[in-house]
Amino acid sequence: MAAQDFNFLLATDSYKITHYKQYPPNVSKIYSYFECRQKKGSQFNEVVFFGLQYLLKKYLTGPVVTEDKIQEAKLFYQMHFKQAVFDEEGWRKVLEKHNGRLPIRIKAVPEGKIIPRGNVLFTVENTDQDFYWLTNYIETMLVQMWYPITVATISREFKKILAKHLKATSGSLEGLELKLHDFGYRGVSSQESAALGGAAHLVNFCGTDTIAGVLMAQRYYGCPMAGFSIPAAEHSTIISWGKNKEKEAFERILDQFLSGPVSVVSDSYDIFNACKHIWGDKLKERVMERSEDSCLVIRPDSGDPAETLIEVIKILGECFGYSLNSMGYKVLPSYLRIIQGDGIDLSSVDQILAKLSDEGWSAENVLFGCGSSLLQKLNRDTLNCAFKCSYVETNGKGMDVCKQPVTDPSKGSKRGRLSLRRNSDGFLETIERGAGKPEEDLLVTVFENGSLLQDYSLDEIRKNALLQDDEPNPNL
Ligand SMILES: O=C1OCCC/C1=C\Nc1ccccc1
Repeated sequence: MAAQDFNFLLATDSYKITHYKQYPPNVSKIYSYFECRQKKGSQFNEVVFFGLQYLLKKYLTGPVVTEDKIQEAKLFYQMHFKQAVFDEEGWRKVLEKHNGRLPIRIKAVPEGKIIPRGNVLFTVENTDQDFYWLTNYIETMLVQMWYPITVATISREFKKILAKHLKATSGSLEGLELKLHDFGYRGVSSQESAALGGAAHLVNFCGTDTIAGVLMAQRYYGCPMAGFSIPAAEHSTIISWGKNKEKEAFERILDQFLSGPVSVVSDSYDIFNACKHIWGDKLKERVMERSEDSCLVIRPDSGDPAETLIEVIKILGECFGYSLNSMGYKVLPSYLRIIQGDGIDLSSVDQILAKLSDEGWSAENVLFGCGSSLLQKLNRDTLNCAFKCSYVETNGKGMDVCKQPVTDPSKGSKRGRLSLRRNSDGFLETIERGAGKPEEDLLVTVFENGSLLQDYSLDEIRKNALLQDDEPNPNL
């Protein structure tokens, strides 16, 4: 649950404090929804729904309204607006009538589900007519779900590209879950972003250095160990030996990690020299004595990623040889692999793998690390995440509502009560105007009146998010 000093009454946009005064008289229900609006020409046609469960567990369940928080908020807003706009009575009624629990219902897509852009992902409504103003009050924190949804979606787009090349150059998807390692912990804006983004990546993969994401999966998604890593060098552990002792640094690392894979960043001075004369000559025996499950992973970390990788893999092929796999592509000996963690984004990873296969090399030889492009180089507009009111009840009468800006039709919103169903052609579609059949609705009530009604495990979420032709990894 939220930290002691977290005050739910202060966790919204200032203007929302004034909205209870603006709704029509006798309004009794505000019903709103969240979607990733469809955008013509967008690179992303479908999204991974992920992250809401964390937010519900941490910020919305239980008695989130207390007398102390009301007092604190009353004082704050008096100073913030320099007038009395805060609805003290409204909040006290939540306390008295619902013991501080939110009279709200949230219906959502099960986490991990893959949903085409432009479909409803969750709906929010007040369950007690006195609290119509609460629905859009929580928009602010609910829309922050744009982040885990966008990271999970981008991570899955990486997986599609990696699967394509792995299938084409090796005939199998073996090891796909380990092909993209999260290097992004330092590149995000906060510990919470690292946790949410790190966990979002783990929906699709199980290689990560973002420990916060693994902890999030443990604490909020029932997964004891969602991600794995291996011993690895960084530049400091190489250059601390001095410029003329790179071989000694490398040798020390091999000695310290005799069993299990180990990754050694090798571009501190000259990656090509390191591959040819240190790994491929002075330490060649030490490398060759390692087994497949104790492979050496060489990490370039500079230069044009594709050119550097090609040059490195050619040198390693010359020094250590290679075999041809069933698809006729070259594979380095199983004790040797390469990890490219610099300059990786959705387009460069596709180009790199295309260039490798053009030169006859299998995607089995390389794995990738990704930092900011995975966890930070994105925003709410990447998937056009929006939250809009679509239905209201006033004087006991329901009315479908929507916005349709003449200045931008693409910002038009859905109208009426919404449901999500799979149509007779097998495609997901959103039914508007309350025309959906309850038994067909794929939206699930996940939160009601302060209680969490569904608790998805990461295992379940991973299954929902699998690529079309990917099978669940039994030892995941
Ligand atoms: O080389 C590696 O092999 C696989 C294990 C992780 C790893 C490097 N980690 C890393 C993290 C944050 C920034 C840069 C690298």
